[in-house]
Amino acid sequence: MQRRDMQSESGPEAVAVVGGGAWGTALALTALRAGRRVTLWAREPEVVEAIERRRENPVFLPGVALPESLIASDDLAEVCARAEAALLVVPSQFLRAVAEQVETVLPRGVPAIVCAKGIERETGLLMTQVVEQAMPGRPLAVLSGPTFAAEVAADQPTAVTLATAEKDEETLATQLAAALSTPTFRIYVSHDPVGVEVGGAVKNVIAIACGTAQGVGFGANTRAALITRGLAEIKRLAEALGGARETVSGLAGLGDLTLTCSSEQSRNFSFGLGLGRGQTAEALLAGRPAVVEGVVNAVTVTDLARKLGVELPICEAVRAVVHEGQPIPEAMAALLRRPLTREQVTLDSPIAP
Ligand SMILES: NC(=O)C1=CN([C@@H]2O[C@H](COP(=O)(O)OP(=O)(O)OC[C@H]3O[C@@H](n4cnc5c(N)ncnc54)[C@H](O)[C@@H]3O)[C@@H](O)[C@H]2O)C=CC1
Ligand SMILES: O=C(CO)COP(=O)(O)O
Repeated sequence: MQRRDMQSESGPEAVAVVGGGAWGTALALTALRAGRRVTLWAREPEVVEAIERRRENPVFLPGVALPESLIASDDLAEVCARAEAALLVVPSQFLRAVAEQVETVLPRGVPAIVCAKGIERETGLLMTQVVEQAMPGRPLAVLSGPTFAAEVAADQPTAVTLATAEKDEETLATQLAAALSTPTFRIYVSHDPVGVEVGGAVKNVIAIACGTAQGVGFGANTRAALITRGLAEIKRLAEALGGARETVSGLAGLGDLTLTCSSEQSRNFSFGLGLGRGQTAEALLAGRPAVVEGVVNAVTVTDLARKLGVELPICEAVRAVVHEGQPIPEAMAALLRRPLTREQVTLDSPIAP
């Protein structure tokens, strides 16, 4: 593909961020830094009030100063009325309901950018497929990659992937990338939303496995094995769904997997860590406002893989431990007992500079 001058494309000036959790708040801050006018919808009136009065989101992103220019509201119609792009940043299992509401108030033709990571439980659909149904005919993109909200909010150098659903949406992808990029938030464009989304959904489950392994006392060897074999699981599922394995080697696959599997900043990794140290899933989840996507997605990704005849042994082990009460040592022993096999590592096609 020929390189294009992304800065020359004119994109949306006004951006609605739908979802006032940690990631929505950090993305709103990023869009402001990129020079956009930003409105943020938060479900919780106390979040809206804290942003408006104290310039902070103490519930989901404490300690980050938010500028006066960020307008927050719990009125979705008000937030979306003048938007020229909408970022959808609610947890995966709530995305459909929220997207259906957004569809009623977002002006026609305005693109939606999916920023949630997961697969819908009832339907087995990827997030962009859910939004295609909830917001039919909308221009659509997905943004994903290795991005801890707190580090993005702190303006630390970060790179992500933005993929458009249609191959002919080159202009949309480049416009959105240009509109949301900053000197520290670097957006690469892709045309494989399936590969991008499968990476984001499955990596959270593998991160639970890595945290659990560390929690029971295993070290770097075990983590490296889980990351590498976890990547193989992402590639198999992505390919079965029509995605490209090359995408899985990128920021939204390998990049996000590496990040989430090696840091206690990750909610999924730290949930696994707690499990490995003997706490129950219920106790770890009780009373926390933040989402741990890998918990529900251990079920969604394995349900989908079973339907497609794709083997995801690490994700199955996480599902068995978290949802079916299998003791961790048994789940680990079952993984290690699997028949020895050839390591199938095919080379990706050459990557453009
Ligand atoms: N936090 C992070 O560093 C990153 C998160 N993401 C993804 O972004 C998505 C949103 O996550 P966060 O912003 O981190 O959330 P969070 O864990 O900070 O906050 C929970 C969010 O869930 C919303 N929520 C709770 N119940 C709801 C309901 N019934 N209907 C609609 N929304 C409801 C809350 O309003 C809040 O926005 C997730 O899919 C996550 O995987 C992606 C990249 C980075
Ligand atoms: O998606 C994320 C980083 O890219 C956030 O991961 P956690 O939800 O595990 O904190």
